[in-house]
Order: sequence, then structure tokens, then C-alpha cells
Amino acid sequence: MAPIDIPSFADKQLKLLAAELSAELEETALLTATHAPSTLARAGLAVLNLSVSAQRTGLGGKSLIELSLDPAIAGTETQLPEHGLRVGDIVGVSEQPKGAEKKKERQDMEKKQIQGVVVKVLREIIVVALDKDEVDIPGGKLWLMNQTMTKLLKMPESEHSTLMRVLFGQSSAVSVQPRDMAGELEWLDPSLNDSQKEAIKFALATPEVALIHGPPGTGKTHTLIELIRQCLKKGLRLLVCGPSNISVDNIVERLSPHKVPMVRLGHPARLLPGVLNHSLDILTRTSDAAALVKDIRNEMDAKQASIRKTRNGRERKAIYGEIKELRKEYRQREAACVSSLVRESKVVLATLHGAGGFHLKSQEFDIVIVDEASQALEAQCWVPLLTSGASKLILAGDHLQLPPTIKSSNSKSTKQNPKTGPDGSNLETTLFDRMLELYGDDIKRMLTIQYRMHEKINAFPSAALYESKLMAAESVKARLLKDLPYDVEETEDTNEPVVFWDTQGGEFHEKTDDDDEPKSKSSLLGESKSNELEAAIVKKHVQSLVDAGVKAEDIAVVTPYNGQLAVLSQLLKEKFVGIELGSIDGFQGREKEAVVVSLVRSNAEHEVGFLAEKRRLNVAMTRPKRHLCVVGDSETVGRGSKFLKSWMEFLEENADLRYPDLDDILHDE
Ligand SMILES: Nc1ncnc2c1ncn2[C@@H]1O[C@H](COP(=O)(O)OP(=O)(O)OP(=O)(O)O)[C@@H](O)[C@H]1O
Repeated sequence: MAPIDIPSFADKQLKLLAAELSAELEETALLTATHAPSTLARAGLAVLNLSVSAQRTGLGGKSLIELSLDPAIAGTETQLPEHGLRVGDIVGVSEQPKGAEKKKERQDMEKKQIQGVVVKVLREIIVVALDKDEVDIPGGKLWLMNQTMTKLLKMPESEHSTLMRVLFGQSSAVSVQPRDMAGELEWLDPSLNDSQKEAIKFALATPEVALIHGPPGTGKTHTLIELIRQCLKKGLRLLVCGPSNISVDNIVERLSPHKVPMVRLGHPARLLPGVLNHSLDILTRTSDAAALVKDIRNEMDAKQASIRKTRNGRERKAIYGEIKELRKEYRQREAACVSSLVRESKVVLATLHGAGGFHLKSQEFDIVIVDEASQALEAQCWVPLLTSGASKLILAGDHLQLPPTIKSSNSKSTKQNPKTGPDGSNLETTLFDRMLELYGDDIKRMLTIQYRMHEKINAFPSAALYESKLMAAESVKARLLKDLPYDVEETEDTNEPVVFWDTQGGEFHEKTDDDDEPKSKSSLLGESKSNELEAAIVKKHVQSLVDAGVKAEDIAVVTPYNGQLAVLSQLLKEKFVGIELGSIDGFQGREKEAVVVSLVRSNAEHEVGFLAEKRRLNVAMTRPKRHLCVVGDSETVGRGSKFLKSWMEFLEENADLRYPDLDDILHDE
């Protein structure tokens, strides 16, 4: 594989990120007048809907602009949404395209972007010092974008670390030899399985970059906990990140019983209550070092009180002076307290964008670990990589499940426009994907025992996607609904791990939601499809599970189409209180005892749309523990792709097959 040029990679990513933002804005502008959370905003890479609330000249004659939420959009809400921008971040500010703007106009706006550095971040404002003195500040609604990629673009070659060069294929990754992994490790967790142990040994032995490939339910986090503890035994310092707060908190919670010296960065209001005692903000107030800070606070309060008692103007002025000095000291001590807490922590945990914070400035780490790496945009992963100075990266994820959602069509890998390779010209390509494309399977180890699914549910994904290496653990391989720890009757459903309701025959036809609606609106909802008769079969199946005693909260129904979700909600939500209904994409990372998948597509043209994405199907079929029920038209679906054809064949041979009777269904309705 040819080495990748870093500046041109960063440049392509920057253009794609800008296009992605435009695409999202276009969509939200048409759907609603107010702003909706977007992928980039959620990823901490952008803040939308801002306006300039003040402008002044700062040190060195630089223009400073103060940005806050545009009141025309935000109404009474003044607090900025979570954004991850920190003092020192390079940002671009530009006019926010309106949905109606033509592509050319939008591109012109992007060109007019002005660059600057964040100098102040408060709850309600962000102040940016502009790079150039005389610039036209754009009018109207603005957006601001984190420019980690700009940093990468502008970084001189002499500053590129060995790890960076390896990540771009400019130096090759040193491959790990069996002898490097030969020594016996003393395992801290006796329950680890062999593939987990192998992955840990591999990650420890790898000099630069290692991938831990964790298919559904295989204990990625379980493995990372042992890996972190083993690294600590070797005296290494770690920066551990994930794309979401919950992914990071999950690790903090599981490390906590092991008394690891760690600190979690991030606003306490966004952390799980169970991890608060590791939050940097909280520790700054409660630790021993905090006592010194508190003493000064008390002294300041006492002085403040004495002012009220003093009538003499000169004395008052003197006390004010003293308070000012004390305040300075207070700030210094607080900063020292924070920095010593961080310095003493062998493990620092933060979201990917949170890792860009000033707390980590001049902090050195040996290794960056990213959990759920195949759900993160590559631009996000570069935040901890650029701040940490680490020489090694460990990514844990599963590239065979869904990547982060991308809206801009010029970045999406579609059938007509297949993946364009690892050169940065596709936002959907994650760092995890790119490493696999660059170095192949030698760079990863796969976890092969899953602790979720019955072996019959496991069989197809294992064979079709995981080279038949994925096995069900002894403890789960034969679990059925009838064995649930509460009273469930033995029926043909509760005794069966995989059921397929095949609607072939053309009677259960799909409906396109724009059949009776204006096209533009429905295409925004993802050209949504629904299938009411199929939904009726779902209802019948759920009813029979519930009649057998399965609790509604142990059942989930998932579908790829929002249109079908709306139909299912109407039919099931009130009748089966506690049942979970969701899109397949939204259910990634979750599990349920029983899962019903409604495939929707049934048409004479054999069009399957969204279903052609095998990573989506993989997510759908790997959510259940004890019972998977698929409802769909094998004639339509089976002709969608090779993968779909083999899935339909598998179901026909292995599932408990059911053919619905239309009269029956209509009668039940
Ligand atoms: N070696 C093991 N022995 C027994 N149980 C295990 C082992 N490894 C993982 N598990 C169990 O498997 C389940 C999934 O593990 P964990 O939560 O660590 O995985 P995850 O990576 O977060 O999940 P997923 O891979 O599905 O995203 C947990 O209930 C965990 O206790």
C-alpha cells in the first residue's frame, strides 16, 4: 500500500467535514427551523447556530470575537450545547449555509471561512482570537468547527512522530513475532478466555498500533480492563477515550473496583453518578490537595465580610487589594491542584473530543486506547493522538458493525461509488478501517467467544462475517426463552431460537411514504418505507411471546425504516407496555432476550435499499440473546445481494419457518 501524504489527507478530511456540516444543516433547516443535534456537533467537532455578541481588540491588536447562541434560534436557551472546544483549539468560523442555498453558494461561504484560536470558553460564550487583523466578520448565523485536522495539515514534517508515520503508512508497522508474545503473563482476571488473553498479549507486545476486534458480545470492555491493569503493572501511563460519555463511563465504572489511580475529565453533569468520585472537577474540591485551596477560599470570605463592617474608604480599598491578591493565589493553587491530580493519575479517561482540553496540555502518555473505535470519526481520534504525545495506539471495535452516520453524499460509500480507500477521501472510513486496509489482519486480534447469543442465532453472522470463528460461550449457547428466570410457558416460540415469518408471494407489499405525500418531505426522512401487513405479523408474534409469559420489556422490535417504526409504534406501544421499538442503527451496542426484525421490503422490482448494507443486518441479527424472529419477504430480500441471498437460504434451512395466511392477518386486524 502506498504511503499516504499527511497534509493532503488532512485537507481532504477538512473539506469533507465542511460538506458534512452543510448536508446536516440543509436537512435540519428543511425539517425544522430550529437546530437538531448533528453528528459533528455530537462528535464535539462543531458548534452550530452562533452569532457574534461582542467584538473587541485584544493583546497584540488581534481581533477577538465573542460568540454565543443566536437568540433568533435558541430563544431563551443561552447555554451552549456540549461542544468539546477548548482554549487553544484552532477553529474556523463561517456563515452557516441555509438549506435553500445552492451548492455553489455554499462552497463560496466555506471559502470565506475565517480562522482563529479559542481564547476563552464559558458556559454561554466562546471567544475566538482571529488570525488576521483585518477580516470581514461574516454576518448572519455562524458555525464554528474544531480544526484538529488543520493542526495535522499545518504540522511540519519534522514534528511527525513515528506513530504518526506508521498511521499513514510512511513507516511500516513493526509486526509482532510469536517470540514477542511468548512469555507467560500473570493474569489478574482469572475469567479471561484464550482469545481475550491472546489479544492482550498482542496489544502489549505491539510497538505502535494494535487493533482488538470485538464482534458482538465478545467482551471488548472486559478485555480492555485487564489490558489497562497489565499496562499499569509495567508502569505505563494511559489516555483512555471513547466517542461518547457512556463509552468512557463504562470503563471508569469497571476499573473502579480495582483501585486504579485514575481521573475522568469532563463536566460532572454529563457523567454517570457512579463515576463522579473519579471526576476531575469533583476531586478538585474533595481531595487532600483541595484543602489548601479551600483555606484561601475561607480567607477570602472572611475579608469579604470585613468589608461590610468597614466604613473607612481607605481601609476598604486596602481590603479590596488584599482580596484581589488572594484571588490570584486561589487561582494559582487551584490550577496547581488540578494539574497535580492529573499528573498523579496513571490513567486519564475522557471522550475523544474532551481529550483536547487544556488539562492535558504538556501531559505525556505512553499509550492511547480508544474503545468503540469503529463508531468514531477519524478526525475525532486525532484529538487524543495530537495532545498525548503517545507512541502507541490501541483501538478496540468491530468494523463489521455500523460506522458513524454520515449524511453528505460525496463522502458516503455507496454501491455506485465504492470506498475510495484509506487516503482520507471518505468520512465513513474510520481509523480502524484504515489501519486494516493499510496493514491487513496482522495488525489485529479477534475475540472469538461471545457471551450473548444462542448458538443458532450466532451461526449465520459467524459464518458469513467472522470466518466461522465466532463461538457461543457454554453459558449462553443453549439458553431459550422458556429458561428465563421467571415463569415462561414452553411453546413453539419460547422453545425456538430462530423463527422466520416469510411473506413471499407478493401479498405483503411495501408502501413508500411519499405515495401520498410531497416527495421532498419524505425523502428527508430517508425515503421511508413501511409495510402494514408485515407490522401485523410482528404484532401477532409479540402477542404470542407475551401470552407465553415473556415480559414486554424483554422484547425489542427493530427495523431499518422510520416509516415502519411509526407504524409499529401505533400498533404495539400502548398494547405492550415496556416493549422497546427502535431503528436498527439506534440499537447498536444493545441487547434483548427476544428481538423481532421487520425487514419491510417487498416489491416486484426486488429493491432492498438500506438492507444492502451488511453491517446494518449484522447489527440487527446480533441483538438477541435467546430468540430472533425475522419477518420479511424472501423473494425480494433474497435477490438484494449475495449476503442477503445466503441469509435467506440459511433461514430457510435452519429457522422455524412460518408462512403467514393473509386472511388470518386481516381477520386479526
Ligand atoms: N471471559 C469472560 N468470561 C465470562 N463472561 C465474560 C467474559 N468476557 C466477557 N464476558 C461477559 O460478556 C458480556 C459482554 O462483555 P463486555 O460488556 O465487556 O463487552 P463489550 O465489549 O462491552 O460488549 P460488546 O462487545 O457487545 O459491545 C458481559 O456480560 C461480560 O461479563
